[in-house]
Amino acid sequence: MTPVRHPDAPAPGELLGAHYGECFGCGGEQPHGLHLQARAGEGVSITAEFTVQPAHQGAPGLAHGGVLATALDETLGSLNWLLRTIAVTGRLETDFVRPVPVGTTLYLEAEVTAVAGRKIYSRATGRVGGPEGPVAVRAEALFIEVQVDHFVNHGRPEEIKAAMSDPDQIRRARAFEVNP
Ligand SMILES: CCCCCCCC/C=C\CCCCCCCC(=O)SCCNC(=O)CCNC(=O)[C@H](O)C(C)(C)COP(=O)(O)OP(=O)(O)OC[C@H]1O[C@@H](n2cnc3c(N)ncnc32)[C@H](O)[C@@H]1OP(=O)(O)O
Repeated sequence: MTPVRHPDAPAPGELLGAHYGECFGCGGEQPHGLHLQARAGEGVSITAEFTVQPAHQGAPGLAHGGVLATALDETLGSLNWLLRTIAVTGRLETDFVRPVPVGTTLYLEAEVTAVAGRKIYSRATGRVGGPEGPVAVRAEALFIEVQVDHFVNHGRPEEIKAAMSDPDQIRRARAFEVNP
């Protein structure tokens, strides 16, 4: 089925902020994290930027592939905001097209291509040199819709407890539960 942007989705151009402060992909409280900043796009799409830091190296002076996969995964995960659905990555297939040096800003974009029940199909690209620059990485993904219970049941109790006593975190989790 064609994906549908939720009526209460953030407006195109709006900065989304972190879904969790300790998130390795987007959290502001994670010193070596990616600090990826995502914005709502048109339709069910997202743009995001991430600058490769020395802590993200695999080979000397180059980004680790797993870190680049994380950037794609996080951008794809941000599509949740537009569907107003909580979904986790079930499958992530990544193409590494060109090496990405430390200091490079990766310009990412992602879109939902189809939704079938709890399955959300999506794809993403990461470009270098600018939003229209050459593609360095791309991915196709399958996210699966889950309930908040997924995190409460599986997360380590100390972090879950902290998240549940943080009003800002509760507000964010609730925002996702408002489905059409
Ligand atoms: C107060 C606290 C509040 C906290 C909450 C705060 C708000 C948070 C907001 C937003 C969070 C978003 C976070 C984004 C972070 C970035 C994204 C990540 O990195 S996520 C981490 C990595 N991913 C995982 O850890 C998943 C681990 N896997 C699982 O838990 C399960 O496998 C799960 C839930 C994905 C599926 O398990 P099932 O038992 O629910 O469902 P089944 O029946 O197995 O699958 C459903 C359908 O999907 C297909 N499917 C599942 N996995 C597949 C796969 N790998 N490949 C192909 N198909 C797959 C199945 O074949 C099935 O399809 P058919 O309905 O039969 O057509």
